[in-house]
Parts: sequence; C-alpha cells; structure tokens
Amino acid sequence: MEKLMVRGGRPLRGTVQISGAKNSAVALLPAAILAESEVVLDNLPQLSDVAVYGEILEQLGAGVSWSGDTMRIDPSRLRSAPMPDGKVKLLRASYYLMGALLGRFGEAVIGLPGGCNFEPRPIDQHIKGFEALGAEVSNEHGSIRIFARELRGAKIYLDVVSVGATINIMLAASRAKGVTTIENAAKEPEIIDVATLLNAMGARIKGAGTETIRIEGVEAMHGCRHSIIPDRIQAGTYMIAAAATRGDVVIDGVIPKHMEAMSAKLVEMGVQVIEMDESIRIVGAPAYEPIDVRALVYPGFATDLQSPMTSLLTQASGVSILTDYVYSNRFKHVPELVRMGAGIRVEGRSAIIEGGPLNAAKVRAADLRAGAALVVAGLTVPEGVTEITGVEYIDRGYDNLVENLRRLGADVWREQE
Ligand SMILES: CC(=O)N[C@H]1[C@@H](OP(=O)(O)OP(=O)(O)OC[C@H]2O[C@@H](n3ccc(=O)[nH]c3=O)[C@H](O)[C@@H]2O)O[C@H](CO)[C@@H](O)[C@@H]1O
Ligand SMILES: C=C(OP(=O)(O)O)C(=O)O
Repeated sequence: MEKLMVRGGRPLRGTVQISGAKNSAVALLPAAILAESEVVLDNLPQLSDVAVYGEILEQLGAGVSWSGDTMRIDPSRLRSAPMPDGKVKLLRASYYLMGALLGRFGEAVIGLPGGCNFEPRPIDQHIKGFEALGAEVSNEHGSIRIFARELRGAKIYLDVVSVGATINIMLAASRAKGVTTIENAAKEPEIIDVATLLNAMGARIKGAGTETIRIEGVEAMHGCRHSIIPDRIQAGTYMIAAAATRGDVVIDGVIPKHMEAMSAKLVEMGVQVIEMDESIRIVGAPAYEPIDVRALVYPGFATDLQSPMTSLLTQASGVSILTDYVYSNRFKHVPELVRMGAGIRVEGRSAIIEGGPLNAAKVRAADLRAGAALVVAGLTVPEGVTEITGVEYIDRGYDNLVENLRRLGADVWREQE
C-alpha cells in the first residue's frame, strides 16, 4: 500500500488539465452492453473504477481495448453471467450492470455494490424502477437477481432524486416495449451525457437534464463513438486547492456552467473566479470570509465537493456552516481534519467550521472525497509533512493527482506505507 505525502505552504500556480468525468465513465461503459456493435469512448479518465469496469465487461465476454484515453468495447459476444462478488464489490457504479443487462438480456444477477460507503446507500429506487418495467427482483444471498420475460414502458416517480436510479432506469427502459417516463429525475450533467450516448446508439430519450425524462423503447441498439464530458468534481477540487493555497490556477478543459454553484461560493468567500470558454481561472486572496454552504442535488452545490470544501473553509476568518442535504452523515473527513488542528464539530447533517491554521499530521482517507479533503488541507500547512493513507480511495476519482499538483508547484509524492 502507498501513502501520499504533502509538504504544503506553497501557492499553486499554473494550468491543470481536467480529464473525463468518473461518474459519466462508469455509466457509459455498462451502457455499451446495450449495443450490438462496437462502442468507442473517448476522453476516459485513467482511474481504478474505469479500469475495473473494463475488466468486468471483459469477464462478461466483451472485447475491450485501450489506446490512450480511448476505449473500444465490442459487446457482440457479451452474455449475462451472474456476478455475485469479486470486481462488482470494488465500485459503487457496478449497479449499472443491472439496468444494462436487464435491458439487453432480460436478466441479471449482480452482487450489491461496493465503493465509498460513507453511510448506507440504498438502491430501493433502482429496484422500484425495474419492477415498474415488469421485472421480478429478489435478493439472493447478497446478490440482486432481476428477471423479466418482457420489459414494458411505465410511468415511474422517484421518491428521492437519485442519479443512479435515473440512469439505471434509462438503461433498462431504452430496450423496453413502449414509453417510460421518469418523474422527479436527477438532472446532473452526467445524466445528459449518458442520454447522449444512448441516443447515438439508437435510443429515443428526451428530457435528460430536466425532472421529466421520456424514453421510447427500441428493439435494437448499435455502436457509436462518444467523448465523455469533463469531470466537474475534479475541476471543483482543483478550484478549492487553488483558493486554499492562495494560488493562481487555470483549470482547463471544463464546462464553466457545470461549476456555477462552486464558483458562486468561492466568489462569496472573496476568491477571484474568472470564467472563460472552456476554462476557469482561480486567484486566491490573503483572507477569506466565512460562508454557509448547502450541498444539494444538481444544479446545487455538489455533495462530492462538500468534503474538500470543508478544508477550504478552515482557511476563512470566522465560522462557516456546511450542510449536506444529499447525505445525512458524510463526515468521515472531519475527525481527520480535527487531528490536523481544525476546529470543526458535526451537528446533525451540518459541519460547523471555525477558521484557523492546520498542522501536519498522519491521517487516513476513509473515502474518496475525504481523501481529497485531506490533500487540500495538507497543501495549506507550511511546516512538516502530512501523511495520508487510504490512497486507494483517492485513486478511484483523481487521475495523475501527484503529477498535476507537482506541475502546479506543490511538494507532493507517494511512498510505500
Ligand atoms: C457513480 C456515481 O455517479 N456516484 C454519484 C451518485 O451516487 P448515487 O447514484 O449512488 O447517489 P444517488 O443520487 O442515488 O443518492 C442520492 C440520495 O438518495 C438516496 N437514495 C438513492 C437511491 C435509492 O434507491 N434510494 C435512496 O434513498 C441516497 O442514499 C442519497 O441520500 O450521485 C451521488 C449524489 O450526487 C454522488 O455522491 C456520487 O458520486
Ligand atoms: C461517492 C462517490 O462515488 P461513488 O458513488 O462511485 O462511490 C464520489 O465520486 O464522490
């Protein structure tokens, strides 16, 4: 196992290039199952989740080949085999195998997903969707077994706005008979990206990115070529790191519209945010105002940026409040930040953050974004070295993190534990 070493105190300066979005990639790869010929995905991020998904598709019989950031997936010989454990346990998004295999073959047996389990993350809305489409769903020894003689379009109202359930239902409904509507659908940019791919494969999906999505089922789908949208969570993390180190960084290859909630909060703190066509420049300031942040579904402030934002708020002069309305208890970064000297207490679903300097410490990333929070925190500390274990979580979501930060002038390296 490796650990990440951070000697902070240097303002980040320069340009960082943002790769494709993890949360799109891990949905687009299983979406390729629905096609009967080759799907080519460009701008894939080099992340452990993406590598694992490629291996899962190979295990199911797909031809998979990489060239740079492009993956070619030939699903013509793919079959629906049970996947009760193994690789499906390594990532959250293995749940998309359910919708994709159900759509193409009418059956799937998939182990309950793994990934970052910062709190219980139910999939009841996914199952409700599959059942509404006519599938029988049962839990057999920790695996979800789904079977349908025929999938029929249905009207599905989601009780909670769920990214995963919205995409999973889109996948299965693309090959159902008749029309499916998803009401109270999630509106994240990754949902539009998946709908764009599916439509290029021959699906008929309208309304992705709004709260009502209409899917007219088709009998067959074909291959296509698609380029993945930029990762707004990676982009937001670098925006935060630039501000936290009082740096001057251009975050390149982003869609500034996707970053609006993040940009607005940085401006409120006193950070200079300069938007260009496909990049954002962040110019830090010597002192920051404390602010309130509410993590919400898109277009609200992303919950996946809540943890690194907590680290930035330790740099404000005064008390900030950060409330997560998506997850009630996503605070595994807080005890570790406290170990670094932060004044933070958790009350209900809020973190109350008192600004002040941090110290270097030995800390552990308990999940992906908790890890990002610790990296940001370490970058602010001028004395000593912050040692971060649990790097395997960080590798789920940040490709070339060490190289990118070093190029921006940070003193960061990996060592064997
Ligand atoms: C692979 C991927 O894209 N992961 C993202 C996706 O996760 P994921 O798709 O798992 O998250 P959801 O949008 O489904 O979860 C939102 C909320 O709904 C609840 N819920 C969800 C489904 C369900 O069946 N029942 C239920 O109660 C969850 O517990 C959570 O409180 O969106 C989250 C919210 O933006 C992000 O943090 C994750 O990075
Ligand atoms: C929680 C996250 O991912 P996942 O849903 O894949 O665990 C995340 O990206 O912050």
